Amino acid sequence: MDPAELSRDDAEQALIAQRLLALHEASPKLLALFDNHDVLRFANEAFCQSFDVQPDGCITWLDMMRRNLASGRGSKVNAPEPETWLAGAASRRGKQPFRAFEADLIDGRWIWMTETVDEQGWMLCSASDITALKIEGRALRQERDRALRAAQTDPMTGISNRAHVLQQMQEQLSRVQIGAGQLAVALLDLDHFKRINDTLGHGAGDAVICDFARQLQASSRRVDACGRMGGEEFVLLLVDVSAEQAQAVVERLLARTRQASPLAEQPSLHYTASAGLTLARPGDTIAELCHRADEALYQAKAAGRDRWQWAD
Ligand SMILES: Nc1nc2c(ncn2[C@@H]2O[C@H](COP(=O)(O)OP(=O)(O)OP(=O)(O)O)[C@@H](O)[C@H]2O)c(=O)[nH]1
Repeated sequence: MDPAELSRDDAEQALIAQRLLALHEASPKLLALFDNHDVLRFANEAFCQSFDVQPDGCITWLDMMRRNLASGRGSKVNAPEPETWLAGAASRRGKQPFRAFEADLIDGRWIWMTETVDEQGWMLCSASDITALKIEGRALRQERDRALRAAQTDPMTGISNRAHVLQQMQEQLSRVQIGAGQLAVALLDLDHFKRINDTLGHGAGDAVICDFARQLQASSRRVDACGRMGGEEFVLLLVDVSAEQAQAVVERLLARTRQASPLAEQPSLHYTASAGLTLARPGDTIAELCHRADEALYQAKAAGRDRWQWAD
């Protein structure tokens, strides 16, 4: 291609980008772009107004939602426990290339939100005001969305349940099979948890489980996934990481857990967790992957707990 043509092409691209940006900025639609770390990188005026936010290059979606909760702006949270609601919303967010749903805002508006995620994990959010559109059927649609969410969510902690996290494991495993990605799996189990139940009661045990779910959620990026497998066993899926990176994430998680003080009325109570780690191999099934992680977890427990262990 001759250089003159190339620069014409570049100028055309720049013009389109500029126009697109200006039109997005002026649009009454709520438009926002989040990067692969879920940091808000662009938001138009309509989005900034609705969610009381500015893309300052460091605010994440979770920060934005927490700020909204505190100031009574943004999305309506129809749950008694906002942190559990947030954990649930975070565990469903950005897990598919595209999704769309109806949502209500605190100011009374209804929006139709679409989320489009690219291969690198960047997400375009685009929402239209549908307050004036057909109201009939809205309750039914909400009911259907609630049922869908409930089918994917662990009710106590708000994070993904076993079925949802296994579904995500299968999706990531399919990427590994075709050489399109890497996957590290950490199976985690709270240590001597029975003692907490036995000495402080089931309610305290539940609070510890919820605390660990928060620590786990805080350790996973939007492209990752985490969930409660059952009881006091959890799983963390780390996408496109090296063994060293996966190990570092789990190490930090175990360190944070060690320092946590989950019971306000019992600040001296601390707890620990153990982890079994493995990397997915092409040809792995979910059962094989979980079995390896489980064996490694068993070794971590046998070696004294409060530690991680790689599968052989
Ligand atoms: N409070 C509470 N306890 C639970 C829940 N699910 C399972 N448990 C309890 O978790 C305990 C798990 O005990 P064990 O499997 O013996 O394990 P552990 O005491 O953590 O010991 P190690 O795993 O060997 O470190 C059992 O007493 C279960 O009843 C729950 O949702 N809430």
